[in-house]
Amino acid sequence: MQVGDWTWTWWFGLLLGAVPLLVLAVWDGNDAFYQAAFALRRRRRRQHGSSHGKLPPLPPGHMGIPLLGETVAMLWYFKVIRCPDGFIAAKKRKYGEGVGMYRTHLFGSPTILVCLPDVNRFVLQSPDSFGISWPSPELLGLASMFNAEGSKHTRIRGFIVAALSQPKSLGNIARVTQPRVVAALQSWAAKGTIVARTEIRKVMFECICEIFISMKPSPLTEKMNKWYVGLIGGIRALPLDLPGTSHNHARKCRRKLNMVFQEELEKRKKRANSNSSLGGEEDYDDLMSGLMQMEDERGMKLSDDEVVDNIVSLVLGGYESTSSAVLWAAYHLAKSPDVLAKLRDENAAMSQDKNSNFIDRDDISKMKYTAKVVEETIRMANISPMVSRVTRRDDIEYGGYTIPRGWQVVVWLRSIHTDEKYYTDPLTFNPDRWAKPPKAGTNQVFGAGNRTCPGNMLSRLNISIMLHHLSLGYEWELLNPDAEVDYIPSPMPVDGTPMAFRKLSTNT
Ligand code: HEM
Repeated sequence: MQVGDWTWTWWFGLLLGAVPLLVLAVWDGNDAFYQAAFALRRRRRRQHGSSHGKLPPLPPGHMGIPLLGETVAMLWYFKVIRCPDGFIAAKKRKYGEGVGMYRTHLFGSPTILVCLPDVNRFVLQSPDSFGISWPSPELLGLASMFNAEGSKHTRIRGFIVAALSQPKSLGNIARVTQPRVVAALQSWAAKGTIVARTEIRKVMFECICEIFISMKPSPLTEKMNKWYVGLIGGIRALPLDLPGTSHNHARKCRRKLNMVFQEELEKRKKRANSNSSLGGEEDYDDLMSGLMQMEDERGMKLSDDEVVDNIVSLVLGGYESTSSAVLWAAYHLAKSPDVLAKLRDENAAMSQDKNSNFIDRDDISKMKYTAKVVEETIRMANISPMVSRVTRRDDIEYGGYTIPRGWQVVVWLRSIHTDEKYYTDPLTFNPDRWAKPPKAGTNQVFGAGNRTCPGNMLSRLNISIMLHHLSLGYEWELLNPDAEVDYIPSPMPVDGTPMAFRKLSTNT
């Protein structure tokens, strides 16, 4: 054998031995690093005789590769194989289903992922232990409820919940939105073919502008619609403030929106001053005026910045989520003719009783089947598939494990709503399942705890109104019924859901 042959053999042997070792080191190194850091913390705590005693271990799981953690694996499930429940299912298989919490590393942070009803509730209902942490808080409004914590959050939330649920605002919704919905549906039928996502967004935005700020459709509201789309695109994007990034664009959009609402606020204040000097009444009857006028028990009002930041954020919270829900309702109904027929019967009977196609809040509360369709749509749509928190003050112990201080906690709401333990045949659209209430704690579509969605009644109302007019007067057909679904940031058919749309031939 010549020297050259030996060299090759040597290199080959090294490669055979070293590459797997390197792969192993990269794969397990990150996990070992976090385990070691945690073990050190436990030891230190024991040495200092902490009153909390010995810390339980980290939840089972794996921290993935350095820096990226398991983000790529998660994106692979969501974006490549389009199986969003596969990521959690793999963890449940590997580490045990009953654990309900797993360690991982997602979106640049060490993370505990929680996915059982009780564990989710524990996290969402312990605001003192788990705080809020958005990648770009300024996009949600620094003075808005989304970013506020503790007593500040309680105070602002009190204002918003009261403004949203006062009969003056909620009761008027059906009245102000229906003409807009009816006009939109007529225009869709005139077109014959529509891209449902675009059209639904447009009409829902018009409705929300009307309800929240009494703004009629105009070139300005069209621009605002585009700014909101830009803002939404940046909320979960990498917070890189460089020209051309989604984050940078979203910041510009937020600034423009704040300016529009600031001007509106100034205009209203001037008008209110001149009205009161003339002994007149406030002439707006919408959410913004509710927020401007309301006082807490000490007689304090929200500051101008708080009003503006919150109203911009409320439109943000309400607009995209309700539009998605309406789109999914139309999508499932197109695929479930029996459900649509029952929905149509109930809504037609209501209109006949009233001798009018326009309904009000009380009528909606009487339509039991419609309510089931709404609940089933929201469950299946999983519009907020997950919410996140961060452990603030201390390590948190729960269920025999430790959630370390400073770690991100991702509450995987979606996995509850697609689990057959809680919902039989969970991926089938079946409104009748709501004939019985779901098991306690297994419906978390609007969250749980002190940040439960304050817009839940409003969105149910808006969806019901859309369903009433859709089912009464129209029929539609998906042009691409097998379109793939994008699951990030929230589930949506990739093609915007083109559909053939026409007036019902039986309509009188
Ligand atoms: C089907 C429609 C909707 C769904 C599925 C939904 C879902 C959620 C979820 C899961 C949360 C909890 C987030 C957390 O715990 O961190 C939430 C919070 C929130 N939602 Fe909604 N939402 C919907 C409609 C709306 C509407 C119409 C509005 C506006 C009126 C709205 C405004 C908000 C706000 C402001 C928060 C933050 C509450 C707080 O931090 O205290 N949402 N939503």
